[in-house]
Amino acid sequence: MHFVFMGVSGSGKTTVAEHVAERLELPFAEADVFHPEANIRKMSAGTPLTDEDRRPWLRELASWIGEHDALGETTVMACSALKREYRDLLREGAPDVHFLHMHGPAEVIWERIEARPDHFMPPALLRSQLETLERLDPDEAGQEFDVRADLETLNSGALLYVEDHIRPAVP
Ligand SMILES: Nc1ncnc2c1ncn2[C@@H]1O[C@H](COP(=O)(O)OP(=O)(O)OP(=O)(O)O)[C@@H](O)[C@H]1O
Ligand SMILES: O=C(O)[C@H](O)[C@@H](O)[C@H](O)[C@H](O)CO
Repeated sequence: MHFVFMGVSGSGKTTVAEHVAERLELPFAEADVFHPEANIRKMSAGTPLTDEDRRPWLRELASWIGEHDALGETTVMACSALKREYRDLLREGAPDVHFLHMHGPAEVIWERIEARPDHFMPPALLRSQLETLERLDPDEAGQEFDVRADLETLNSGALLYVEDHIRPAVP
């Protein structure tokens, strides 16, 4: 069982995912760390990534999930996973992937990005992320969380979701 916290840049996926991983002592991956240097350079320069830029990165993330799955481990990941086809790629790593979508109004997310120091993502890229975003389809396991809530509420809501859906690892 694997839990991917998804959403546009600045939606809070990393903050909430880290909280859940820490509380439940689960292996955690921040997808940004897996981006090749070229992708980081592109985003830092204000150019949105294309499907072609994202595919090899998503395959690496799927491999990370798959490696842990093979060990019977449950994992937590923070990854934008903006489109259905990106989530399909992640599910190729293991079938049981739940997506916790940090979702909310652009203005709220915009303010948080602008307030965040020392991050490579320029606020201007938020528009393209919002245009690219495809919300979860009804057949996708997961839940949407409203980012207008305070962090305490989001952290406990996400923790509850994961605890409700986690299954003991098969030995
Ligand atoms: N519900 C919230 N209330 C107040 N501040 C929040 C909330 N959620 C996140 N933040 C703050 O907003 C900023 C963005 O959060 P975070 O870095 O976790 O987003 P992200 O989706 O991982 O972004 P990116 O993909 O760009 O790394 C952080 O400074 C975080 O502390
Ligand atoms: O798919 C993408 O365009 C990227 O993953 C971005 O979402 C950034 O990496 C992230 O949001 C910045 O921290």
